[in-house]
Amino acid sequence: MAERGSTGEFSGSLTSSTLPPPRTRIFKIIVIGDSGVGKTCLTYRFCAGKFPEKTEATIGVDFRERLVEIDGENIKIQLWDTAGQERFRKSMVQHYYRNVHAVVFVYDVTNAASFRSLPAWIEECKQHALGTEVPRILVGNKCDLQDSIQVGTDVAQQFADAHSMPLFETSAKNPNSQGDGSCGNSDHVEAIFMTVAHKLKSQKPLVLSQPPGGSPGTINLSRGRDDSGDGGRGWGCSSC
Ligand SMILES: Nc1nc2c(ncn2[C@@H]2O[C@H](COP(=O)(O)OP(=O)(O)OP(=O)(O)O)[C@@H](O)[C@H]2O)c(=O)[nH]1
Ligand SMILES: [Mg+2]
Repeated sequence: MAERGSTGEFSGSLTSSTLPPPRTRIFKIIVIGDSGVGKTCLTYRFCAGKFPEKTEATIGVDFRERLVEIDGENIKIQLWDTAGQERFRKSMVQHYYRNVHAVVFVYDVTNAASFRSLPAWIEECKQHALGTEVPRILVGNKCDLQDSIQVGTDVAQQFADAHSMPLFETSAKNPNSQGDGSCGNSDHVEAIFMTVAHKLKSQKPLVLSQPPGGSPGTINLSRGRDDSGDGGRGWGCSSC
């Protein structure tokens, strides 16, 4: 973490030593979808760099964070790994949606029911007054299980188009496999979350910013401009 800069007297033009220290912007991204689709594995993969050996159903929410640098700016990607099971969500739901910057909807490509649940998850977002400026993406997980696919790319792409979301198909378990044919066309988990972060950075949405070394008590709220001119809907990704 960078040190706080000198607060020496102002004398003439601003230099790097007199400018306030850069702030780390925090992007809050919630990951939602049915139980068992792999939300915990995807978020763990991105933040810890590997597939977890064992997972249990998430209760309430788990937080995972990763610091990344985009165009020279420090960004903290804060992933909210939510519970898919209704009984583990109830008391937490309003916290998920507060000040959220982006939503990742996850289904399991080997489980058609998890795909059919997506409208209900979209409806939940609507009920929590999520604005259209909040970017959303659709992720089909478990692409490594090629022999068990129940949700084809075409139908998923149609759904994504109908809801103005980019679609990514991936595997939290085996996102880089090419040699045996499995996951040959899948997106890397890394690329998915980084695409969201790039989008948020260019969009400059409502941002929680934290000075270097700052405590939770120093978090500020500010709203930047949307420079994209598309109300936050445009995506510079390969899948759309
Ligand atoms: N083959 C394969 N299995 C996966 C993948 N991602 C997750 N799994 C498995 O799917 C099961 C459920 O994964 P979780 O990440 O715990 O699912 P979840 O969506 O967090 O479930 P809840 O916390 O109950 O909402 C686990 O047994 C994982 O090992 C994947 O990409 N490929
Ligand atoms: Mg989980």
